[in-house]
Amino acid sequence: MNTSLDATRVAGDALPIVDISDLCASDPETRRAVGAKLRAACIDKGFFYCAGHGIPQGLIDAVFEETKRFFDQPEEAKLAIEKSRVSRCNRGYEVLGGQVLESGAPPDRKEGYYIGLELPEDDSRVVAGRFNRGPNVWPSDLPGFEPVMAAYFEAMRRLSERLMKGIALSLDLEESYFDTFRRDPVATLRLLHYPPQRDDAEPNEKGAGAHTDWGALTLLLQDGVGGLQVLDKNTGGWLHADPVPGTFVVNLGDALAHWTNDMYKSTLHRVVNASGRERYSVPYFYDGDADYEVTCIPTCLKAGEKPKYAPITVEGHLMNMYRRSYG
Ligand SMILES: O=C(O)CCC(=O)C(=O)O
Ligand SMILES: [Fe+2]
Repeated sequence: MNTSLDATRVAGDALPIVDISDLCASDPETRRAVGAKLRAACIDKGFFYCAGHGIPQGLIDAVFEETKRFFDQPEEAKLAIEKSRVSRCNRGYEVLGGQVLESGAPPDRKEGYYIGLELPEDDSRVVAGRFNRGPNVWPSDLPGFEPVMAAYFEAMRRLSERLMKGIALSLDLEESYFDTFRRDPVATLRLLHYPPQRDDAEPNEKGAGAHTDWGALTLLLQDGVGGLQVLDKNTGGWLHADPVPGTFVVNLGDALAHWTNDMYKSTLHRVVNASGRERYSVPYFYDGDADYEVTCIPTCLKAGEKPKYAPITVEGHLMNMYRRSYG
């Protein structure tokens, strides 16, 4: 892997655009045709631009407005809801440099805010101390924030479910194949703010260090600034995933690589904000039912191949990866 922070700017076809609107078609063959396009994208890099997603532009604009409003607050207002102090389930504000996504690299030059499924303290999953289960923490002075984020969180769950049906079709499985995975999904919405890269930064400092995502799918909204880079396994270089208006960047996480024995890729990516401007992005991580055990799908094993990954529950993998990046 090339560790320089430069990336190759490639023609727009490096990451395909997949229009998923036909996943809602009544004709099964029309839905399968989308599956075939998803398959090609998932085998290649596991990264694609998703068009035809049906999320209203008004909601997307509101998410960015509230995100900027949140990070623009004075430091004290953000620190008042700093996640390690106010939450036992990883909700609230994360300070600049609070995470190390690439082990051995300097802390990520980003600040964040975490939102998950809203569960009261007396919910049995919360009482049992399950990972990432509990109440959200909301900023007190931003009245529009909670309703916008709650609506967006729900819209992302529905879009993820539609995509998981498409992924099932792409693997020649029944559309219902991942229904048990979708039963009680763990999911996280992250608001991210990347200040510009510094000239005097420690070597190898980045907005987000190179990492793979841990769950099944990530649905990423990015603003127009750019900075997301995706590893090109053929050259070892990095490709720019430039913003494409009206689309999400969708990428596969580790669960899909484990299910498919690496036929579908969970590809390393990172963020370098060399623009000189503030960058905002909003990834939604769809991780699936905590108790679901991810094992190799038998039809994904080629002749003579053995499963590369030991079976692990969604919660087990998330906890391992969380410990790795937060110590
Ligand atoms: O901000 C981005 O563009 C990507 C963020 C990311 O990869 C992550 O949070 O896992
Ligand atoms: Fe990521």
